[in-house]
Amino acid sequence: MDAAALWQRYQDWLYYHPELGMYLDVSRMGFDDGFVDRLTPALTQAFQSMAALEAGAIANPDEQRMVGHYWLRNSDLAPTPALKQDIDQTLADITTFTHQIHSGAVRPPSASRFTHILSIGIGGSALGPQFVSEALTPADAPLQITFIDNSDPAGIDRILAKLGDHLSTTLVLVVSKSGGTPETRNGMVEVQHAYQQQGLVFARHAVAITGDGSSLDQQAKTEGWITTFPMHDWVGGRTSQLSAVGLVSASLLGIDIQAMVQGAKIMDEATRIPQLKQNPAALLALSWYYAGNGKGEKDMVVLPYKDSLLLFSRYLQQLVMESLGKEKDLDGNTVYQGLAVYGNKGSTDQHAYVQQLREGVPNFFATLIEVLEDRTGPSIAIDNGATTGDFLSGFLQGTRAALYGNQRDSITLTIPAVTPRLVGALIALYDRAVGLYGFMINVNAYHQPGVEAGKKAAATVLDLQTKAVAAVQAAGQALSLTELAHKIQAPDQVESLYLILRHLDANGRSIKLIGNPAQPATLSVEARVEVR
Ligand SMILES: O=P(O)(O)OC[C@H]1O[C@H](O)[C@H](O)[C@@H](O)[C@@H]1O
Repeated sequence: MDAAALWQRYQDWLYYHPELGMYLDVSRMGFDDGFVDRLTPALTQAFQSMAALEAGAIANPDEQRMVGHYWLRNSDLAPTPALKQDIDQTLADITTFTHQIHSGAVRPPSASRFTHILSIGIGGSALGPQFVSEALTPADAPLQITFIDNSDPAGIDRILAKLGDHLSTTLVLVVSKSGGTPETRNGMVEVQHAYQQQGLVFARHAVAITGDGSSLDQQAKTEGWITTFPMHDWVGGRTSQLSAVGLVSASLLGIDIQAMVQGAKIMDEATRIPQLKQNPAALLALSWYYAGNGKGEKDMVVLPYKDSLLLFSRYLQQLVMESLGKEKDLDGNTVYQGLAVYGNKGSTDQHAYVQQLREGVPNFFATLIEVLEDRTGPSIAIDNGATTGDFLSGFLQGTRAALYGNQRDSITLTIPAVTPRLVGALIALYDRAVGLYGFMINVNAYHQPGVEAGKKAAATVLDLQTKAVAAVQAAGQALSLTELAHKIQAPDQVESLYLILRHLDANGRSIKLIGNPAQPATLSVEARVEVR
């Protein structure tokens, strides 16, 4: 395509949202009108399914759940008055709680104010809050936030060491929809222990954000934690940023959560329009379909050219891959669907893997995110009058052109600045795009059956460990791995046993392995005798 035709294509496809000042450019995706015509029926169907979902249809059939994250942004849309009241009340409670914390009306037992937040959660209960705090925390935030989002003991130690003496003025948010996620439970128990060690009362520092009646909810109530906020059954973890899950920490950090919700609401309205060119989420969904042939054949590389948006790709990874990565479609056919997402930030990545994007295996399409505002305040000239921001902008254009020049597709999303309103809009844009694309490819975008399989397998391993340790201790002599496996009626689990024992041994726990590590089959195991 020559320059004039390309410029025309740019104008023909450019989407602009006047209220948000957001642009979406899909002109560098190679689809033609024939493709758009072919996809129109699927898109029309997706618009209808999305309207039914918003009206309260059971859009997650396996789990018999409604999908209601859109109501969080406009409670008038909630299907019952009770749900509307619940949404409004939660927002009001978050605001009241924020005032109480900031003013010191709710304070730690031994100081006049909380100074830090420690948020414990994983997946949808961490990625949104992490993304938003990285993107929007003001320089003069009233509290500082850190996260525990794993069951890694050394990781937990690092965070606790960083908090050090501040533990006594730290507010701990335990965030889990189910209230039973092991990583989150483990983090909480470790933190509780750290409080005990310092002679502090954990309950006077703790807040739970969880489903009503969950084990976490019960624990918080029994132990008299500061308060609890609800996580509703009809909000999925990966779309929960605009529920209490994301709003409590954001509000405490001094981020304007009303603006964030408002930005999402404006975007929701824009992405309800059942016309491709007037609906940025539909333009994204169509582009994704085009790039990967509706089967995720190409990966989505997300490159925000702005440091504060660093965690957006990680946030999108869960949103997109947990929603779309499915073995079965809604009719039960085996489809192995998905759309892989990765990315970090530009121009940093241009000095890392963009070489492969430009010249290597063409198995991706890029999403470049441009932020028009360079910084608040003026910039100095670096070179021939050009500022660092001009360079960054030039690098983005350069990458876009270089990709296009080698037949690699890209989408460019442009926002005026990284503000609460725009971040809310970005979140809403992508969760609608994922929803529409999910309907287009006929998968349930709102469940995650594959994750459950991994959780069950992990529980089996821990059960095996308990039995193995008990059997080694009861034996009173060294056992070969095969003997041990037979003793605990797990003859086909020798490899798993070996891996468990090697980990216990490496940590000086209750057993030790004897023999040559290079030949696992020759190893034997015995109880470790404690040296006094
Ligand atoms: O909020 P929670 O119930 O603790 O769940 C945290 C996360 O873990 C699960 O395994 C799911 O795959 C995620 O969708 C969820 O966001």
